[in-house]
Amino acid sequence: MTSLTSHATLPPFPDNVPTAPLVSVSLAQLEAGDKAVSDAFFKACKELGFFYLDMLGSKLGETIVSEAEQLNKVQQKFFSLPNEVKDVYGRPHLHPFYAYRFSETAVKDENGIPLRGENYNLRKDDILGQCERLACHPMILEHQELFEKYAIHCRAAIDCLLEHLNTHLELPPGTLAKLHRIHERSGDHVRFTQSPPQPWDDERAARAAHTDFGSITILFNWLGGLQIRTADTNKWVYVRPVPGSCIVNLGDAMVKFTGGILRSNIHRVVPAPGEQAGLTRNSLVFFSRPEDAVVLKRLKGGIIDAQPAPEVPEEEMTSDEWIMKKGTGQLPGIYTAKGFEYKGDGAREPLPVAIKA
Ligand SMILES: O=C(O)CCC(=O)C(=O)O
Ligand SMILES: [Fe+2]
Repeated sequence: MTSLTSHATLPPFPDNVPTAPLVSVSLAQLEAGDKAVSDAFFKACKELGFFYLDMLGSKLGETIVSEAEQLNKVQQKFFSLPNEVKDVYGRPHLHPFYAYRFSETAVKDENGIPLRGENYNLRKDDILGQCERLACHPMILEHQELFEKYAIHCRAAIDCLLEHLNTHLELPPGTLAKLHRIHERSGDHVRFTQSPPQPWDDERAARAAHTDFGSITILFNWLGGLQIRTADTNKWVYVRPVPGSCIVNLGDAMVKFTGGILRSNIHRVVPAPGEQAGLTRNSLVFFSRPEDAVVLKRLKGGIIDAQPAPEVPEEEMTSDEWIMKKGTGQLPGIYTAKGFEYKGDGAREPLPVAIKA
């Protein structure tokens, strides 16, 4: 079933680099309500905030894997378009956040033009026809059905995870689901990303460190390069791509909702290690966020009530305000288990974060 994926067509991830101890959680077993798997899932959400979601053996999971492979081809085709064509759909003139964006790297093509690190955010409400659609490249419209299915399927997997979290947090049934209704406006989006091969750069690596600011992220990547900083050692370690699994991580909203029970772990993308280093790297991300109107604050009920009160009360914002501020660099800093921190990775100045690598 792993032939569902194209990982084997690429050079292997090396065996001699330190990797993150992510547990693997079976979506099929979560769907079936397996208690031991659900417990392992909750433990991973509290301790690391990152895990592999094994999609194999789940009809929904395998469908998502196959759609992710198809979308990976679409993104490669999109990024191969001339820069001036992509720029039409760019930030900030199209939209401050849901648009194409690039940064120039130090690497140049044969004509001396700097190669771009690029991403393209496509919001769920555009994909599902729930708002006036932002202009997008015709190639995106050609694959409308694929995008629609992908958004609906990722959301179905996320809803399953939210339901398990709701149970473990002992919240009234449907509490988290009601904050994440697919047909309400929210900042959920599909992100295409591409980066050219480039040499290691300490400053770039430090700048890339971030936490995701939404609820739950579903990530597919094909080459290494993603790293997380583990809490016990404070060291950066790679996350090995696993064919047939996606990488799932929790975002800041889940930390806020649970008064710090759940973890939104800091991570970054650096050049792929070993033999993979010479290749262009793509990843495909589905970000889920609370509905736009939801105020990001601690929920009442269940085991959350036993959490200590925060030392410094946090400013309350709606999900939409939080996303737009974080996404456009107006809230520099990272969100950790201790709350919002202005120093990341030893940097003395506030990190000019916010737009993720
Ligand atoms: O490209 C990756 O592997 C991770 C991307 C990521 O962390 C993000 O876009 O927030
Ligand atoms: Fe991220």
